[in-house]
Amino acid sequence: MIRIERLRKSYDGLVASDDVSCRFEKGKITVILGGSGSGKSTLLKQLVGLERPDSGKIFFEDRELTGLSRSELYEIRKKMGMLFQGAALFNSLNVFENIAFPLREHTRLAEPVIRAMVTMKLEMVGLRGMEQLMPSQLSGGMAKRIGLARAIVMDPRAVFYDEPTSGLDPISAGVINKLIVDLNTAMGVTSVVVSHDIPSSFRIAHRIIILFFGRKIAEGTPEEIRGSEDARVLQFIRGEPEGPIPFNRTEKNYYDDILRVP
Ligand SMILES: Nc1ncnc2c1ncn2[C@@H]1O[C@H](COP(=O)(O)OP(=O)(O)OP(=O)(O)O)[C@@H](O)[C@H]1O
Repeated sequence: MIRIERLRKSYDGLVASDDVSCRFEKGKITVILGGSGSGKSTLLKQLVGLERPDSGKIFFEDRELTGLSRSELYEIRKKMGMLFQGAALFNSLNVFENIAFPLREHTRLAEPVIRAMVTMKLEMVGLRGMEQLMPSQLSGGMAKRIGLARAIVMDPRAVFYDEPTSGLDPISAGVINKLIVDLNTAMGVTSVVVSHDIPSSFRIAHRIIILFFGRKIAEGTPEEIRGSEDARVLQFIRGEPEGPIPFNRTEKNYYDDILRVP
């Protein structure tokens, strides 16, 4: 469904995606795991066309994205849904209008059809009846569910989730996890989830990819990842502060740094 080949992306010399190749299989949930700054969001942004890689290729249903014009990319992005980290709802629009937004933007559907489609998606996320609320009146978990309803309102082929459970209590996180799995089963979508929530990831993933300083260091089923012998993978999934993953990212000498005269 989605394939990336030798993706590289740097910001001012910092390599955020380092020669990453992998596949996101059709109808499966793939979780991209990694510590803070390991390049998960950077990879996601390239997958959905929000950032262009410096080199490498991205195939979405066999169409190569990196060479496409803005308008061609815009067409392909109609097949993608994205749930942003903070839900990214439009603060001045109520719940109904937030979910209807992609339909108004991309289609010429009549109002009764839009109403029916929004109601169906609200039912799927369990929040029918909340149409008139404003984003400021929603809890964090509700906002994510509304963001999810908006992400799937165009019936996308792939849904991308940026840290869907971050900042949520365990029950709200469990609700979001169940929704990701249910949507995956009910709509057969390909799901790509960026996360550092280890328990949630192992619960929902068909496949897991682990990034470390922009590089892919592991890929496999949750069982395969648990059985990994890579000390970096084990430290990460066990959440251990001591191990091969350094606390500090810079290789510059500490004493040179503090004694440096400006
Ligand atoms: N627009 C940008 N300009 C400069 N550097 C960036 C930019 N976006 C990301 N980076 C850098 O790229 C690296 C990877 O960042 P990224 O946001 O992809 O990590 P992440 O794994 O998603 O982290 P987190 O879990 O903390 O969100 C970081 O060192 C970050 O500082």
